[in-house]
Amino acid sequence: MTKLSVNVNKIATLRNARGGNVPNLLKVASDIERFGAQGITVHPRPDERHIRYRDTRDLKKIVATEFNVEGNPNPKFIELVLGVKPDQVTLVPDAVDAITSNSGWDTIKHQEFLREVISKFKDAGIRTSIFVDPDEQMVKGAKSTGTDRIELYTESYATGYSSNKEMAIKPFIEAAKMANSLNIGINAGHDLSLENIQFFSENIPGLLEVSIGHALICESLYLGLDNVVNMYLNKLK
Ligand SMILES: CC(=O)[C@@H](O)[C@H](O)COP(=O)(O)O
Ligand SMILES: NCC(=O)COP(=O)(O)O
Repeated sequence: MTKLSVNVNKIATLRNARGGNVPNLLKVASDIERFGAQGITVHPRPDERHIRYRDTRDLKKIVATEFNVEGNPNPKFIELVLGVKPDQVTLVPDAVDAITSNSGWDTIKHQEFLREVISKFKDAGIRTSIFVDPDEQMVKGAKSTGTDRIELYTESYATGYSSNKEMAIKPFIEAAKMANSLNIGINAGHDLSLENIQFFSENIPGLLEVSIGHALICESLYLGLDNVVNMYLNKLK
């Protein structure tokens, strides 16, 4: 079974638009768990435009399922994660001014750095995952960093799905086979949606977890959060 971790960045975006506490991020996260999601993901960015560092600390106190914190491991992020001790940290090489995550790690070029940071998190008992493009060489490089898992960056799959889904998923199947052969766990995320999730989960061998935020919150505007969480759970069975 593939676990659904809901990314609540967009709930914080909405809350921050008015400066108050509506919607209440902690309540929404608890409700998402009550609706059946098996995890909560946040991606605090240095400008705190959605998830604030404080939110990450507060969520840790109430998240009863798996808590996954994503981000670029700069000194402030490392300090946050070591203090919060989530179940999983996902390292993403996003630039400070990036609108959203836009590439995976070059696990060969940044191997020494990743190895060092990953060992810090693993020593603290935190499972590690690193964001990678669907490229077998990058998966091999990930193995040498000592990471427990990779998160496959699914933007190219999501973009290519409507024109040729078989072609769009091909590199992901190859990358997943490589990860399985090296005994690295597989997560995936970015732009996954109700439309494209089932084909992805049915075709990726050993897919442990997907983190989904943007599309899931947009779909909930029409269909309701409880309903949408359960629609994803049904597609991930
Ligand atoms: C790591 C990743 O794929 C991102 O999708 C992310 O966590 C979402 O970040 P934003 O909500 O800031 O776009
Ligand atoms: N790791 C991906 C994630 O958390 C959510 O990405 P998106 O669904 O908001 O694109």
